[in-house]
Amino acid sequence: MRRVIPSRRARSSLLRSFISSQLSPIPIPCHCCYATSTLPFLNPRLLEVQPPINNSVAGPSHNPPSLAREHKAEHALAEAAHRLKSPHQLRLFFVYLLVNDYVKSPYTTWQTYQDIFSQDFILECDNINVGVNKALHTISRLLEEHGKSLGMYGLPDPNFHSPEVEEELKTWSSNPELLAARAGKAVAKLNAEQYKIYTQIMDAVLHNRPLCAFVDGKAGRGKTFLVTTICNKLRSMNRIVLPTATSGFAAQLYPGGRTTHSTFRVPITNEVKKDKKDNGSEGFLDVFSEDGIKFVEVLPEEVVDGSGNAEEFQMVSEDTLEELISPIEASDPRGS
Ligand SMILES: Nc1ncnc2c1ncn2[C@@H]1O[C@H](COP(=O)(O)OP(=O)(O)OP(=O)(O)O)[C@@H](O)[C@H]1O
Repeated sequence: MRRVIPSRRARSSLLRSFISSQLSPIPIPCHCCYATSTLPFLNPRLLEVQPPINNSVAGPSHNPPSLAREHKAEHALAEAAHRLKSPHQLRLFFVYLLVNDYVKSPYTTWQTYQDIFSQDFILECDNINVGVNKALHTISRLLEEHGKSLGMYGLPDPNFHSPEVEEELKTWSSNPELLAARAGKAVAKLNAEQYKIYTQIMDAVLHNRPLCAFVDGKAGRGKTFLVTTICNKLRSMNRIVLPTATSGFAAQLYPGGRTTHSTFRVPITNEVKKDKKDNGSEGFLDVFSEDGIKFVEVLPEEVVDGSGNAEEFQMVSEDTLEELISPIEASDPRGS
């Protein structure tokens, strides 16, 4: 018999429908009924001891479960992991066991089953840490319906990071020792001027003090060296640094550097103006603006003429800079 091999698109849609059929939760009328709706899936002997829910009890420690009941909870969860159709159902079941004081060591049980409880979120976000934290958040909301909290069961609070933040942390977390060693070596080489700037910036970061610093210097004075040292040091401490530049070429000078507009998703409205430079020759001023933020680049004539993608910067005449910066200063809430 000829076997029909589905097209790539058909295969991925098969996979999608398979995953959604595995994950689709069964309808549950209300939170009071959810526990009983899961029971027919399970071996009834595992859950035959069911004390009434006592919402006035402030946690499991007031009503220590018997050894038999501890084992029942463990066995029931193990069986539920096999039989229940979705992580959503498993989370509901876990909450049911918690509020009925079946689980002797909620934290250990959470650690054992956290990947299974979080599978739908992990698939959705493509990130284990975000997925696990979303599952914890959901469990916390379910516990709240019973007047309980994660803390009452010694469970950790969700530590939410956006997928972008997680991605950034993951990029640099593999070898903090190497980053710290690089930063340490570079710090030992900093000259007095560089070291002063380094300590000011590090001090502000470590004390959570906002700082807007403008580091200037002639070509080759060590600005890139200094910024790279700061990036390495902060990343070795699991801090996030987003080095950006208005051109891709300049962004490449920094580890993990990206363009400003792509990093901050700045919609670009381009107005190209003619500008007289100090030396009297004409350049073209490229202004990207959004919400009072202006990114300024002076492009050489051939770029504007469409003859190339040269990433050259040229000096903006002082008059032009003044004209661009003054509206920004006026709208700066810090008044600086
Ligand atoms: N404190 C330092 N110790 C040793 N080498 C240094 C130090 N500071 C800078 N350098 C080296 O000097 C050279 C120029 O430094 P860097 O590229 O950081 O200057 P820059 O100010 O960023 O230059 P440009 O403005 O042209 O981009 C690089 O090779 C850098 O490694």
